[in-house]
Amino acid sequence: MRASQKDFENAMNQVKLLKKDPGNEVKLKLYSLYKQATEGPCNMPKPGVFDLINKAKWDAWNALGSLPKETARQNYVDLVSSLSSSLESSSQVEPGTDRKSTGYETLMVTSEDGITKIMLNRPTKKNALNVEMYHEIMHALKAASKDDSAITVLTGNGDYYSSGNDLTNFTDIPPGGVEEKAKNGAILLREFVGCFIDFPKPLIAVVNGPAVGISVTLLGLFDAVYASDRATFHTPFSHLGQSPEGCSSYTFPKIMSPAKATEMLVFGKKLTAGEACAQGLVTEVFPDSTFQKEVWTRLKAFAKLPPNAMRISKEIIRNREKEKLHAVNAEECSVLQGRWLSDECMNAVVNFLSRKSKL
Ligand SMILES: CCCCCC/C=C/C(=O)SCCNC(=O)CCNC(=O)[C@H](O)C(C)(C)COP(=O)(O)OP(=O)(O)OC[C@H]1O[C@@H](n2cnc3c(N)ncnc32)[C@H](O)[C@@H]1OP(=O)(O)O
Repeated sequence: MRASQKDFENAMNQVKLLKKDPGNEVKLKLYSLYKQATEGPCNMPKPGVFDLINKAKWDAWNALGSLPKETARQNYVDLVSSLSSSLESSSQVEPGTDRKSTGYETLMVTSEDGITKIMLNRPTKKNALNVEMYHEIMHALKAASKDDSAITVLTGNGDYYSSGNDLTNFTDIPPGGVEEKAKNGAILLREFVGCFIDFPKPLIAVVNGPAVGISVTLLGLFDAVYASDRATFHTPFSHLGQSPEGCSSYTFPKIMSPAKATEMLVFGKKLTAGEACAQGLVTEVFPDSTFQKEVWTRLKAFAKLPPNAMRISKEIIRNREKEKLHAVNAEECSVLQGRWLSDECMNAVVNFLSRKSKL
């Protein structure tokens, strides 16, 4: 999985050969990953507000924070690989290889060495989940459940795993008003969480940095969670006037005790990776400097195990809970639908969007 310097150079050459313009957003991503991979974190002075192009470039690079050079190199190679298959003819994918990528807007999805990797790919927005990303994750999970990989991994691009629900999701009000918006949100959320409950293969979270909101609650539905020691776990639902989702109202008290779950889900206590591990939410924590290397070595070994045996063992561990989890999911979504219409929630969203508050 680790990209060598040679892979990186090949990817740089491949970019020059792309026949179609991949668009400004992708070009900014390529630029920022290239700078991070070759020079490390951005320490250039921020360009002035009227220097639009250089400011956009600076913002994209700066958003990668302290992402290690090797990870940036890997992400650059993955991005170019996904562009090559989505923008060039499909005949460029060599027959007989098991690597594939797809033209997602908000994800990078690759399949190699028996592992399908779904990478949240909005690093400049800290991988916040917008509506498109919810749909693309569901699509990628459904595809991964049927492909020939043995295990599936969810991870984030950039310095965050994910900042949770994109708060601008609340701004696009349909003709039916906020009630219709809340109803549609609850339907989408229920379907989204349902895909995690029903996912048939081992599902592993590689938590590369801070995780917020729904990206944390879902972890209770994963089969293993590996975290960098830079990761934090934060579910500030009360601060946002909201309530728990992702089945966390059921999984968290079981995993960590009702009192510890209350500290997180009701009082919004942010856990370090070490604390999350001690409480059973995280399987193992690795130093950030060796995180990617150690985790991917381990995952590659897991992916060599007989896939049917792994699938059946997961089924027997998880199946008797499935019905309960679907019921919890439905209840949580219905409660949240009401919360989204509350003044508490609306004020919290307005405060964030008007830059008055941050977590
Ligand atoms: C179908 C609906 C289902 C809903 C399910 C219910 C889910 C609930 C949740 O997930 S609750 C959690 C929601 N998340 C938040 O409240 C996080 C909000 N973000 C922050 O507080 C901060 O951005 C931060 C602490 C995550 C990071 O701070 P910092 O390092 O200072 O970075 P910036 O704030 O400058 O962020 C960079 C850039 O990203 C945008 N951004 C970050 N998070 C979100 C977000 N959750 N939604 C929308 N946008 C986000 C931020 O605005 C900046 O954008 P800009 O550069 O200004 O364009």
